[in-house]
Amino acid sequence: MAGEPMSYAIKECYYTLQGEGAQAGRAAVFLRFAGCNLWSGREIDREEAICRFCDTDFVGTDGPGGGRFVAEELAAHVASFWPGGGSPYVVATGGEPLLQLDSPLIDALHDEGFEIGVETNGTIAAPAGLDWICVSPKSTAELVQTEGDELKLVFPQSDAPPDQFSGLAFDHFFLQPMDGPYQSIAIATTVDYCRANPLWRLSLQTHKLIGIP
Ligand SMILES: C[S@@+](CC[C@H](N)C(=O)[O-])C[C@H]1O[C@@H](n2cnc3c(N)ncnc32)[C@H](O)[C@@H]1O
Ligand SMILES: Nc1nc2[nH]cc(C(=O)O)c2c(=O)[nH]1
Ligand code: SF4
Ligand SMILES: [Mg+2]
Repeated sequence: MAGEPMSYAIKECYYTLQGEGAQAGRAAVFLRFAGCNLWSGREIDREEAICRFCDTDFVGTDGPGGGRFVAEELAAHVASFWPGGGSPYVVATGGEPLLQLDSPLIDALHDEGFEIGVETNGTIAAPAGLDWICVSPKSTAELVQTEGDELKLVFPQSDAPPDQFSGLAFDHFFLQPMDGPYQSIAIATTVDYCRANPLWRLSLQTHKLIGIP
């Protein structure tokens, strides 16, 4: 019996500007995968989760542009958001995209002409063929993906001091102030840290500042 082709659970898919890190300002299709290995996504589980500060709803497939797709279908869906021109760019995020993003989908997105960026928590090894890897380590979760293009640490996290990551093989090191009830303290702490440790640059979530998704 032939197996069913892999189907991908997508929370939402939309066209915006990358708001964070070294690619901030670049037009991109955001492909948000459903599900994460560090939190169920239910508020009732947040305080017991490994990752407790998540700013994202990644549960289900009911968002704008969401649904279940096979690889070629999903690549065509992503391509339908691109206006033409420039360098087509898709950012795979979530939830944790590396629970689902695999080589058939990478190949299908490349065949549609896209460069592929990924936003990952670093607990799962990245498949070959990704064009931009952003790793964002999470508190006590074991870091498996120890190389990539940018390391973007949400700051401060008591169990994840920046020093722990500064020797890893990344081209860019960012601290991103933790959004939430203590955001102003987090911003001040991040500015102080970057001033004292110039390896690290400030990453603001610019999409939130200007009210785009
Ligand atoms: C929602 S996560 C999805 C991708 C992946 N699971 C990860 O954690 O990297 C996307 C980015 O938002 C960051 N992020 C999540 N919650 C945040 C918060 N409260 N403040 C600042 N950045 C946050 C993550 O660290 C990650 O860099
Ligand atoms: N505009 C925009 N930029 C982003 N960069 C990383 C995001 C994410 O949630 O992964 C994100 C997001 O949610 N929106
Ligand atoms: S690992 Fe990423 S998606 Fe999962 S809960 Fe943390 S920030 Fe959210
Ligand atoms: Mg986001």
